[in-house]
This record gives sequence, C-alpha cells and structure tokens, in this order.
Amino acid sequence: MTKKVVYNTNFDLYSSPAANWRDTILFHMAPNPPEPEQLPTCCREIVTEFSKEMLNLGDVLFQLLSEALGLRSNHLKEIGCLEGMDTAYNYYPVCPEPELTLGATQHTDTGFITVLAQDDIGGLQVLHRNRWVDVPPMSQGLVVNLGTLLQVMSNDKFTSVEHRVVLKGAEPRVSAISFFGIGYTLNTRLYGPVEELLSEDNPPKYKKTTIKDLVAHAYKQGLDGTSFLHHLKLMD
Ligand SMILES: O=C(O)CCC(=O)C(=O)O
Ligand SMILES: [Fe+2]
Repeated sequence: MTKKVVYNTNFDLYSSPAANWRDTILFHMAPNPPEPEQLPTCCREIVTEFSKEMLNLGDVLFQLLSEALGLRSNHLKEIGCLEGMDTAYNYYPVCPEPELTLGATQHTDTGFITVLAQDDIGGLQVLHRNRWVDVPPMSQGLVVNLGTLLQVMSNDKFTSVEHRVVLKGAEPRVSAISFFGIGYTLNTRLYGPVEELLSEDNPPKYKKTTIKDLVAHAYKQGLDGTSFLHHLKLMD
C-alpha cells in the first residue's frame, strides 16, 4: 500500500543531476485521506484544515480554468482533476554557501495545477522571457502554477510555468503546497488534449498518458531542469 505520509530530503536524489537544499513532508490527502492518527500530532489539525480549504479552492479554480478553455465549467472536475490531491510542506534550511546551490532546481510541476503559499522570506522565481523573475511573497497571497498535464490537456493553450527556488541566505524558508493530480496514481483515466478543443486546425500535439505513467517518468527524470513535455509530444 502506498504510504500516506512521506518524508524526504529530495524525492529525486538518485535521478536528478543536483540535489535540492530542502526537506519535504508530503501527505496524500485525496481521494483517500490518511486516518487522523496516521498524521503527526504536531500538525494533524492544520494539515487536515489546509487540505479541506485547498480542495474547496481547487473546485473553484478548475471551474475557472474550464471556462478559460471554453469548456463547460464542470468539465475538468468531471474528468477527475479534483480527485487526487497531495499537500507538501517544504523546509529550506539556512545554507552556509547559498550561491553554490538552489532550494529547488528549475522545473515545471507535473500535474494539473499547484497551489502554493510561501512565507515572507522569498526565493520563488519564474522564468519569463528567458529571465528569472522573483515572485515576491504576499501576505495571504497564493501562487497558482499550471502543471505539465494541464498544458497537455489544453493542447498548449496554457503553458506550464518553469520555476525554481533560490536561497536568500540568512533565514530558513517554508512553503505549503497542494499538488492536484499527481498523487492519485490509481486513477486509470487517460489524459491527453481535450477532444472538445481539437479540430482540423488544432490537431493533438501530445499523446495520452495515465497519471501513473507520467509520475513514473517524472520520478525517473527528476528535477533536471528540462520539461518532460517532449516525452508526450507527438511528431509534427
Ligand atoms: O517552495 C516553493 O516555493 C516551490 C517548491 C516547488 O516548486 C515544488 O515543490 O514543486
Ligand atoms: Fe514546483
């Protein structure tokens, strides 16, 4: 049985070319949340509450994203985008030589979307027109990243964002994240460009994949700075 609570310093330690300077505790919260006693007592309540709120927010976000694609507002929910959710809590310790490493190396997130809350230390950056741009911390503000799988489903109407975390030096940093999509590897649906969006002028650019295959590929590849979109790309 898959563990519901996972602790690691680098999920991709043996596959990625460089290690990330962070620790992560991750909880598979949907569709089958852990029993309360499986959660560490120190964070049991907050993890449960955060997950509930994130699922509510995810519901709204998937409606908005469906509409943005020109689909019925329930479309993404009906095909299971809200079914699987993991929450992860990252801790980036102070690094004695921050210029020699990164908190998280360049990557795009694998699943449908990621909702991220960062503390006021900063360090999250997105790649915009080939330049790294700071995503400044905003009190009560959340960052929503579009994941690789949603880019595939949108047939490139949406672009999943390349991002990384740089270490600012003097203080540790924390972030709390909800990943929609990737944890639910028992989901046997095939995801590819949404049929309703395709036409003669807009043929599918990607092949279909299950979440399980996508996640297996993402783990094998690790955060090596390249997108694994090419893995799903159909030849022109
Ligand atoms: O900690 C952050 O702000 C971002 C971490 C991240 O991008 C990830 O875990 O996928
Ligand atoms: Fe990420």
